[in-house]
Amino acid sequence: MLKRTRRHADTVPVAGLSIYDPMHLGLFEDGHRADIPLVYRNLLMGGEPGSGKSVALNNVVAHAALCPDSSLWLFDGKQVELGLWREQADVFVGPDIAHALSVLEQLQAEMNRRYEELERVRRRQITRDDPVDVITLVVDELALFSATMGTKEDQEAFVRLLRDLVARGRAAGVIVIAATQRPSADIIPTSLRDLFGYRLAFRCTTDSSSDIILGRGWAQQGYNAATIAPEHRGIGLLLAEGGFPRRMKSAYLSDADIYSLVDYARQLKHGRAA
Ligand SMILES: Nc1ncnc2c1ncn2[C@@H]1O[C@H](COP(=O)(O)OP(=O)(O)OP(=O)(O)O)[C@@H](O)[C@H]1O
Repeated sequence: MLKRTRRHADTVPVAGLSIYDPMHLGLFEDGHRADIPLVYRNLLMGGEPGSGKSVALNNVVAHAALCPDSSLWLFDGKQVELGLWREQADVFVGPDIAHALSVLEQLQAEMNRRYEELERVRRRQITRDDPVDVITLVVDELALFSATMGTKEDQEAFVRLLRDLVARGRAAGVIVIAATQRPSADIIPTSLRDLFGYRLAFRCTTDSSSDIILGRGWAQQGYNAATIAPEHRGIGLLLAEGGFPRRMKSAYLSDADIYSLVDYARQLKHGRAA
C-alpha cells in the first residue's frame, strides 16, 4: 500500500464521484454520451475565442471538484473562466508566471516522490484503492503561460515542466487538462500535443490550427474543426487515443448550475454531504 497522502476523505469516496469514474463531457452526434475516463490520461482542447472551451472545461473542473479522491490545481491565466471554482481549488494560480513555475516544480517533485514510492512497493501505477489523491491540473489559457507572460526562459521552463507532467504524470495520478484559443505550433509544439491522449478541437479558423490540436493529417481526411459553423458553439471534434475524431457537443453548465455545484463540492469537501 502506498503512503497516505489523500487530503479529503479517509479512504475511498463515500459520496460524490470518483475521479476513476468516467467524466460526462457531452453528447456525440449519434446521441451517445461522451463519457471519458480522465484518470491515466490527459486532455488538450483548443479553438477560436467563443467556440466553447470554457464551457467544456467547466465540466471537467466540476467533475474533479466533486471527486473527494482528486485534488484540483487550477491555473487560470484569464482569471475569469474558472474563477467560480477558485475556492474549491486546492491550488489556484492566476496570471503569475513565477507562481506557475514554482507550483509546477512542486507538482513535478510530488510526481517523482510518487514514482519512488511505487518503485519501493513494486507497482507501476496508482489505483483507486490507494489513499492518494489524483491531482487534476487544469491550465487555461496555455498561451498566457507558454508565450505571453514572463521571459522566454520562463516560458520555456513552463513548457518543459508541463511536458514532463503530461509525459510521466499519468501513472503517478497526475492528470493534465490544457486549453488554448491560440492553436499554433509555437503554443502547442507537436512533441507536447502528441502526449495528450484526448484532444478536443472546437471551431478553428484554419485547417492547420485544427490539425495542431487533433494531429497532422486529420483535416485532409475530413476531420476538420475549421468546418464547424461559427454559430455552433460547444460543438467540437473529440479524438480519443487510437480512434477517429468524433463530432460532439459539450454539456452546458450555466453560472447558476456552477454555483450549485460549487456549493455541493464544498459540502462534500467538508464531509457534510448526506
Ligand atoms: N455546449 C454549449 N452549449 C450551449 N452553448 C454553448 C456551449 N458551449 C459554448 N456555448 C456558448 O458559447 C459561449 C462561448 O463559449 P465559451 O466561453 O466556452 O468559449 P471559449 O472558447 O472559452 O472562449 P474564449 O476563448 O474567448 O474564452 C458561451 O457563453 C455559450 O453562450
